Amino acid sequence: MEKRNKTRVILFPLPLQGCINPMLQLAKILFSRGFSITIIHTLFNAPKSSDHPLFTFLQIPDGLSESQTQSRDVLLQLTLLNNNCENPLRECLTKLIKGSGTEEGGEISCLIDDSGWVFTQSVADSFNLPRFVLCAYKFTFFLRHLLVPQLRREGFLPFPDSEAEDSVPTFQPLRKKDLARIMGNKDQAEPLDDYLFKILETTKPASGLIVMSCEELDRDSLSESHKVFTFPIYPIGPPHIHDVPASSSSLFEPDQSCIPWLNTRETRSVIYVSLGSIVTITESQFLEIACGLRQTNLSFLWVVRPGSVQGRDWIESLPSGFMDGKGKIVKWAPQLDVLAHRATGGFLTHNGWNSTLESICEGVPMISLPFVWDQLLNARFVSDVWRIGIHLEGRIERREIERAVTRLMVEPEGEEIRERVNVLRDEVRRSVQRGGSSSRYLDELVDRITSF
Ligand SMILES: Cc1cn([C@H]2C[C@H](O)[C@@H](COP(=O)(O)OP(=O)(O)O[C@H]3O[C@H](CO)[C@@H](O)[C@H](O)[C@H]3O)O2)c(=O)[nH]c1=O
Ligand SMILES: C[C@@H](CO)CCNc1ncnc2nc[nH]c12
Repeated sequence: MEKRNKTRVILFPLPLQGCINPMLQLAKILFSRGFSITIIHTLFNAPKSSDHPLFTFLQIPDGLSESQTQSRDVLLQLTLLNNNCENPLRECLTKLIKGSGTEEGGEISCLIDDSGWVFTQSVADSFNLPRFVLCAYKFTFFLRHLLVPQLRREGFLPFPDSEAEDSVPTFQPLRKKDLARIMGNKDQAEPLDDYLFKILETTKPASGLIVMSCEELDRDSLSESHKVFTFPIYPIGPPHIHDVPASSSSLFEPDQSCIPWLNTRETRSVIYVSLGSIVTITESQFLEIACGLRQTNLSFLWVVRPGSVQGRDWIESLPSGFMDGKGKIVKWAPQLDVLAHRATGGFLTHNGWNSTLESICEGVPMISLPFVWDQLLNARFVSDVWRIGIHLEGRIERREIERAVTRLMVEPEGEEIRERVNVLRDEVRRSVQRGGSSSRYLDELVDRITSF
């Protein structure tokens, strides 16, 4: 068949920063392989189209009210988005398909969307469009979190306090207290289990799963995937180190003054602190972190998003003169550049999967302060399996923070951790190079998309 136009791929990211970044990175990779790219996105957390002039952006309404966009309840937001976006997506696809094959159009080959969208499989089916699911989690989490409803039915909760530190055989290396946090409180149980059940049922009929992890990091769970899924799985991560031109997908403007500030610091002397794009903390937790950092007497670069300290606008509760030349606080950082900077010696992180991958790829050892969801699993891998970081065990107390930062940045223990993360960095980086596992899976994915 003669193809005058490039094959077009349609991507529909879940509107969370942690899901937009890997999806747009995938778009850049596919574009570099010759595909045309159309991004369908919601008004809520709309990506900046001007950052990606070579892609077509189409916005659909999402029906979220002002207060719903401000909500801290991610599960509620995702539920509303899933309820509201089905018809808008259908209408958008109808128009796109009508225009396909024309001059501007190009044949549409498939839809790639996020595992968190649960209505898209049936929409894609109705257009006879193959659907690929993007998994922005570590694959261990993806596979196991779908078992949460079953674990709940089998009576995992409650358990006696004395068992809190025990490991969970079916969700290794999680501890019982971690899994309890993931399973949520009584009010969250039903909506969460409904949602997870839908994710499982609407992922199974997909044409394949694109995983933002690699064999080096996820070997065990990948080899078990056939027990749950019959379609091919493409672990092509980490997405940001493929050989494509860099451009940001940040929803906020990164504060570029971080880099000249880092330039003035000694090599590996700065602890970078960020809890990602969703986590919020109480004012007293904020002050404990602040005092802990300050007491180390080391330099720190800290991302505090406006609104992320509950009940406050920003950092007005810090005592005046607090930084004393040692610290810098920004609203949003150019994180990849910060982690790659020679002055950055450690990362106090919530262990979102993107941040965890980015830290590994730059050989930056971590201090783990997970709050919710997959962060709890990523943190266990960091501290217990790969041993490339120190786990705070949720203790947001100044002395604990001071102690952990000092262990990582100053003591010999930190040196050993750094050596291990550098070994892992090299292995992971090899996976995207020619002949590496992620590179081969990507070739397979490209062939598959081309074949439709
Ligand atoms: C705060 C901040 C973040 N970033 C970038 C770094 C990462 O690529 C991205 C944040 O992604 P993550 O580190 O995965 O964290 P987060 O936004 O919380 O992501 C959500 O989605 C992730 C992927 O599903 C999950 O693993 C997390 O648990 C979930 O909370 O934003 C910046 O570039 N600058 C910043 O200042
Ligand atoms: C019960 C909630 C936990 O906050 C699950 C909803 N799902 C999610 N929660 C948090 N970050 C996410 N990134 C992608 N999906 C996410």
